[in-house]
Amino acid sequence: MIEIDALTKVYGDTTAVDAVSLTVDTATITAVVGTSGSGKTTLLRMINRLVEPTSGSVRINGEPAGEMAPHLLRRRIGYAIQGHGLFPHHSVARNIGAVPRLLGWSRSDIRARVDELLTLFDMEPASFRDRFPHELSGGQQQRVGVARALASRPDLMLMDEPFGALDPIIRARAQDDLRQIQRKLGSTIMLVTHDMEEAIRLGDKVAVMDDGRLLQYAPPAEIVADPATDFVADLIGDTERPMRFLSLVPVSEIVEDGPADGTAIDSGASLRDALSASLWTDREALPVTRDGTVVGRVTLEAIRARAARAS
Ligand SMILES: Nc1ncnc2c1ncn2[C@@H]1O[C@H](COP(=O)(O)OP(=O)(O)OP(=O)(O)O)[C@@H](O)[C@H]1O
Repeated sequence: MIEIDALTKVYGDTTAVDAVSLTVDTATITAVVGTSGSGKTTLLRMINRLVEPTSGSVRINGEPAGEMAPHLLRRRIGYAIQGHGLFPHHSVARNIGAVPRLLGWSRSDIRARVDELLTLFDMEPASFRDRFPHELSGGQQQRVGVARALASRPDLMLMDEPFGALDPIIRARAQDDLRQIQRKLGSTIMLVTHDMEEAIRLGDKVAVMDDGRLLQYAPPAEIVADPATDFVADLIGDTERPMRFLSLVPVSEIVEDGPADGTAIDSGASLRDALSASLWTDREALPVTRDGTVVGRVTLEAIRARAARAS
């Protein structure tokens, strides 16, 4: 858990971060989103003390970060940045093993961990372990960057635009991978992005920043349905709001009794998926299944009503 209390950074006459307070719960992802210059990176870097706060405090699992030696703090916290930041003259294995080596892990433990992470990221260890960063695609470099941040099984990860350099398809894939890995490992992640879509996809909670201040800190569905200010609403985008909202609500919320034909949709799928399937197959209602058994139906009318209730 990260507890941030009135954290502030002043540079000359610029207040880069202005009394931000928020708590990132254990085993969740908080996505910090905002326009350029809003203070996201400064906020993140104050947590691992790459930037020293002007005032305010950070506690990591109850311990004041200000009282820990910065180099020890940084070994404990995974850090992944845009453009991956890999050492160009070190192999993939050496890059991923950097922090475990500093922590004094044995060679065999490091090797096992490297192979485990490469496998997790769908990169065959035998083929990738000994390559150098320039022998990888941009997407693979980025994944190695994230693997490196995860290598020592940090309870905490800070990620600054980790997928910023990726094209949209690989980016969506990388986001899904991160989500799965985070769920599996139970990591606590704070991630910075300028992309609201990414924040909504990845965040258990989304923190919206503008001009150094925290405007809203809430689960994505709440941010989309009930933006705290006009600025937050603008970031979401008017035309996108209904679809974003529907992508956050599961079909299970509006299952009803009644007939429906054709291919079924799972109750855990989103209303956006249900809407898309209805439009694509020209059906007013779709059967809904849970664990393979039909439990009811979802109708276009109910999807419309649910969207209207949120608007
Ligand atoms: N070392 C520094 N010295 C002076 N001003 C700084 C310094 N670092 C950041 N700032 C200023 O603090 C403000 C916040 O910067 P920060 O990099 O945290 O924003 P950001 O939201 O991460 O932006 P971006 O998305 O463009 O990376 C900006 O006005 C920036 O110019």
